[in-house]
Amino acid sequence: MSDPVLKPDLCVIGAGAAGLSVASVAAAFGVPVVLVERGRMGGECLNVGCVPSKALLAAAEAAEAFRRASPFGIASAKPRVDWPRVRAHVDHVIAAIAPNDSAARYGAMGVQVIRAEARFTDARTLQAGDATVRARRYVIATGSVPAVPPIPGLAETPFLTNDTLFSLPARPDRLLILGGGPVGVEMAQAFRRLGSEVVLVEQGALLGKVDPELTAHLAAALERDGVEIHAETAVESVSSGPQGLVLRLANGRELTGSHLLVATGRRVNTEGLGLEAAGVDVDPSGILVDASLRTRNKRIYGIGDCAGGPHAGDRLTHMANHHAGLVIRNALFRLSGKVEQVAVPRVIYTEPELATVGLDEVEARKRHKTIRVLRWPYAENDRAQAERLTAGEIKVITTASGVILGAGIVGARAGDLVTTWTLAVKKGLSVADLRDLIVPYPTLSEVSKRAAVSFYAGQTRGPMVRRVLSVLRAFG
Ligand SMILES: Cc1cc2nc3c(=O)[nH]c(=O)nc-3n(C[C@H](O)[C@H](O)[C@H](O)COP(=O)(O)OP(=O)(O)OC[C@H]3O[C@@H](n4cnc5c(N)ncnc54)[C@H](O)[C@@H]3O)c2cc1C
Ligand SMILES: NC(=O)c1ccc[n+]([C@@H]2O[C@H](COP(=O)([O-])OP(=O)(O)OC[C@H]3O[C@@H](n4cnc5c(N)ncnc54)[C@H](O)[C@@H]3O)[C@@H](O)[C@H]2O)c1
Repeated sequence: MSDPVLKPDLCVIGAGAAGLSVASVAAAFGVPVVLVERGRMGGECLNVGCVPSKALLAAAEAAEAFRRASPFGIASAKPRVDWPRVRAHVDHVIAAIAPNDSAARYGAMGVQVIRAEARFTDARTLQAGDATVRARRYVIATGSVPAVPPIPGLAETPFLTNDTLFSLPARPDRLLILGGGPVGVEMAQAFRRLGSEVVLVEQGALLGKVDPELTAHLAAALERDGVEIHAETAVESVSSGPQGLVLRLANGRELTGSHLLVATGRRVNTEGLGLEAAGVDVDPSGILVDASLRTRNKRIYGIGDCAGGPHAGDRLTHMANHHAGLVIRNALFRLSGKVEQVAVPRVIYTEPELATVGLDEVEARKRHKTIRVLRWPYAENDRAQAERLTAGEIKVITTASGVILGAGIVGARAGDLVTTWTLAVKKGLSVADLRDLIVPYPTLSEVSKRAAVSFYAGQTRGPMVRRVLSVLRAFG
């Protein structure tokens, strides 16, 4: 007897950050949900993305602490890196988090989890292994895969991507990295600090989407670590020979290495999904969605990394979660909502961290006639001095009247500090709101407050203020 057709309210395809968030919230509201996953539960972030990369960076920071101990009065030492144990640490962190994303946990929540490849057969029907699903609404959350550039010789050369990097049996002696985006930059620092030689090649500017004033701090830190950076450099061909892997650059130089990591961006993961049968449009940017994440087929949403077009926003785990929240509002409660475009924090988890939110200086100048740029250096912060974390600065962009438009922070724990500014941008707060905030001493958060207060610099000497003070003084 063939299996009956499943008729849930919601069918979610993909159990990564995006799909899991939708499924868990829908199940919490008692909505019947089917979740289809063909690979590992947890998707990219848990298995080959955020979690292993941050665990590796943490190991790298631990190694670096040995080298940086001497200013604290503790003898510095060359750390002995035991690669199998570093790998075990990364695997341990993944294993510690994995139960949260497991099929067993989702089953217990009431989600019907199907471990199979999903494919639409028409606009209302999906096949997943033996199961046929006719759901009221579908959510496609199939993520992305590494995009490999068409460089001559690359396809014939063994190379790594984030899918294979975290299971390397041995530490690379000399790692060539193609791509200076978040993956390339974070992994350059991690592997360098863990003892590999690292050479990074980027065709444009390092972290090209970020304010170059801020990335300059990070580039300098990477170079201090010993990462060899070739920005604005095109690679003409790749080959492997007796001396290892060779990148031939357009400027005539050759770079050699033992391993090559390709970190040149992502390609949407929609092959074999039957999108044409489903009436869903896709282009190279991803599944085309409107501002509420609906596809051309109004019963089907596209969320997370697989969503494309002008409305989807960045490929980040917190954006995947944000998308999931919008779909819940829209599909379950019939409430409208749009993808957030401005109050979106972005963080590079290197040392120093680099975090941005809202408009940068260039974008703000395009949209506003007059802006103010406020800055505060980490070196002027007592906690930063105590911890010897004095490298970095905060740069805040406001309107002429002090409304906060955006902020960029390069320095220790920037990824945590940026939340205050995200709230400010989201709620349209002004520097006066931060000026009046009590911030604990001594914390790095004071960097944020000092930047906000610097808006008023000069006013203490203003003739108007002085006049008001002298009038008030007359009253005793
Ligand atoms: C090295 C690295 C580090 C990163 N670090 C960060 C970070 O620090 N912070 C951050 O915010 N973001 C980070 N990201 C980005 C983040 O990992 C992604 O934005 C996020 O994981 C996307 O989640 P998703 O659910 O959209 O997709 P995915 O996690 O890719 O999930 C998609 C799932 O769909 C499944 N699937 C695909 N097709 C089918 C099908 N036909 N049938 C059934 N199942 C299917 C896949 O197997 C997969 O499990 C990083 C990315 C990388 C590569
Ligand atoms: N901390 C974080 O939030 C974090 C960390 C890692 C990854 N991610 C996300 O994962 C996704 C993938 O990151 P990514 O760094 O691979 O992609 P990306 O698209 O952000 O950056 C890729 C970089 O590779 C360069 N490039 C492309 N082709 C090249 C070539 N032929 N030669 C040299 N350089 C080339 C591009 O100019 C670009 O700078 C992104 O969406 C990113 O936001 C986020």
